[in-house]
Amino acid sequence: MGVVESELERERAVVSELYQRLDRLRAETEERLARVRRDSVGSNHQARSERDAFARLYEDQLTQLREVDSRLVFGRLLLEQPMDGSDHRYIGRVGLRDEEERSVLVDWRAQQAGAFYQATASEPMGVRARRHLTMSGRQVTRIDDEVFDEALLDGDQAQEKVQGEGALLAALTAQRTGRMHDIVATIQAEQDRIIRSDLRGALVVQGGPGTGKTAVALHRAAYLLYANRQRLSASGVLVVGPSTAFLRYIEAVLPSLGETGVVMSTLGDLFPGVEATAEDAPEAAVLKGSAQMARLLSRAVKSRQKAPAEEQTIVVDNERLTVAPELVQRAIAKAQRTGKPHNVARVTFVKHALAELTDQLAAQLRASGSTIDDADLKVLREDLRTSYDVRVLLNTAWLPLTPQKLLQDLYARPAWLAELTPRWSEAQRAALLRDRSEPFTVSDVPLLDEAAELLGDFPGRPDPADRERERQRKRDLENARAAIRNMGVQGLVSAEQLADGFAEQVDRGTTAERAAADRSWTYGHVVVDEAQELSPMQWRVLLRRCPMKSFTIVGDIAQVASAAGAISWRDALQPLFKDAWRLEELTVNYRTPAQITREAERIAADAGLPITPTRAVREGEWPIRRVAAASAEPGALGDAVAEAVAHDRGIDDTGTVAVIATAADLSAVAEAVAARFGDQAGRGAAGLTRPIAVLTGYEAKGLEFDAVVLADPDALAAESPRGAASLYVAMTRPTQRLTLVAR
Ligand SMILES: Nc1ncnc2c1ncn2[C@@H]1O[C@H](COP(=O)(O)OP(=O)(O)OP(=O)(O)O)[C@@H](O)[C@H]1O
Repeated sequence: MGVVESELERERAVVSELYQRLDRLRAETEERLARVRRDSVGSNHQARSERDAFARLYEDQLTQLREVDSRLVFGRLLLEQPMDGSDHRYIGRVGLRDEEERSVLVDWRAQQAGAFYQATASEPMGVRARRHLTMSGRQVTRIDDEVFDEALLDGDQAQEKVQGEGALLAALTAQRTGRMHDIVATIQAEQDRIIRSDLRGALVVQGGPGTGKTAVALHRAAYLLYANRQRLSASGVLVVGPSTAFLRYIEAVLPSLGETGVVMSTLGDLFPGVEATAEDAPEAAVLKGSAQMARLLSRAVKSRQKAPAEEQTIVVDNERLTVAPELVQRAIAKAQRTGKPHNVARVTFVKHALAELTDQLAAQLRASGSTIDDADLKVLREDLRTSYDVRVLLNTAWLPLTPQKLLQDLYARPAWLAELTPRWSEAQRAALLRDRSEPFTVSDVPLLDEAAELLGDFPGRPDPADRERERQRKRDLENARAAIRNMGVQGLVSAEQLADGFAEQVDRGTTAERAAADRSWTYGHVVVDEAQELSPMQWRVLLRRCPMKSFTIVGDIAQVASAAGAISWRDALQPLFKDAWRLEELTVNYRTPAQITREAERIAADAGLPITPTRAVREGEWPIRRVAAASAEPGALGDAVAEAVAHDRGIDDTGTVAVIATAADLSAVAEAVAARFGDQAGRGAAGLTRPIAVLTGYEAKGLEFDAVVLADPDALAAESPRGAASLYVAMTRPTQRLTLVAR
């Protein structure tokens, strides 16, 4: 048996023991769960909720143990100094201990695993050699060694062991499945530094296409959840991506790392109750995304707090009352001075107006000879409160509003909009005009959220639970102050803002479920992918979701496709984070072969895009293929595209292909592809579970495929003001082959 064979045997034995340990742990946890469920705890509330908490804990542990089953272990360090009696340290998806509580497998996120990603020949970090284990199911199929200690290289046989970067290249050339996989086994040093970077503040990861930004961001989320378990398991982590297709592409990564408590959302879903997918025309999207919308909404709300222009006559208890506009104005001013949101401050307004109306009515009755004592005053006030006329008067001056109603009114009432926007151009106003029945767009979501903030909740009736809530609030505030001190973020966030995030966390449901349904939920950390696309208004929503301002922001300025997106990180982030943000760059392209990358970068640079050139890790086997349609007709383009896909399937019919076309050509292209490939092909997000996906440039953002066929690249570049960026994105999606179909 050669060295490799005997080493493989050795590793198989170790790995098999680790799996035995995993199976035993799983059986024990199942047993505990069954016991907890069996336990009868009577009707004592405390005991019941404790039992439920344990049951949930065991369920979570079981889910985690199941998820990590494939590739439980993927690495081994050979140490200079033995620790715990062993000079080996195995690295895996979770940490495991044996029955004597000795560590047998180190979680990849633990500090002791750092060297697995960081050690180099010049800085070996106490490591003599690093070994990658490639698994198939529970079997070790291959080992790759990197040796840092030259003494190990002595002798001919040992040379055989050195295979350098085999594991990475194997991962990179592996066929794509339409789902992103975790990269724990092959995280590179520059990526690892970002993943393990401190939780505090905003970390921006800038990098060209395929440099692993998304992968790094997701692994960072998993790392932060591990390293800050206590803080983040209660508040949760939010991951925001550009589209449902993208979220579907990445959704399996965190669960495969044993992390399930993460909320994933598109920008269109951030406002609970609204699922926006429609996009506005570029001019409307830019306008709606700009910070001036916040000011407009604030003016809009204020303009709905308005005293009548003239005296109003109302009838209460058969008594005619003439109400001066000033009375209503005084009540409005009092309420506005509270600084509270519209619906909450309305309580003050109503209270004040009713008090003055009561005085006025009493004075009028007294003048006509009645005697009015305190008890009568109470009755009068109640009569006023329930009177139809008074309700109309008060509602006209200060109507309770929902965010949806406010926004619909704003879009559907041109005269009101014009009144609120004296300095806007006609064209700007026209861009907002819309019928009430039209669905909300993705750009409306931040406006709804902003409006919800300005309007506040409808105050309900006083609730006996309020007092307990108040006590809890006091405790939350104390905790929040302590957390702010610990995190060193004094001045960036107030204890009140932070405590808002603690509120109601005693309710049922997992953190993720509760967080997703609650607009006022504040997360412990937010990951934003494709962040270059975000408008100032979208940033405002995200900052409200995380007042601690702990963010991982990944994107590529050169890939900005939306008209409202950012031009530079500094411009986008400085106003929001002041100096509490830092920039890291990734430069190695792990996805796209060099020959394709070079061409994509050349075209992008010619179009004036501020690209970050990347260094592709491999050259690739296939040159870019160029074909032309028989004519400019959409049908002819569709046929040529279908032909190009067929040609690519001829090279490899087991991988994934994306067909990317402009919105204008999409249906003709999709039809031609469907006619030829039937169920093999699918449109949009649905296509991602099929071998062939037909997508727009925007839908393809962040995704990758074995092969890409671009329908009419010139049209893609001309499709929108940022078309060159769309083309750049589209050209950098393939891991193997690119075909350009000209018309
Ligand atoms: N260290 C690594 N080991 C293995 N695969 C990696 C590594 N880093 C990145 N990859 C792979 O490279 C591909 C590109 O990564 P990712 O999608 O995160 O890039 P990106 O920078 O977000 O790209 P884009 O800007 O184009 O969306 C993915 O398949 C990812 O799994």
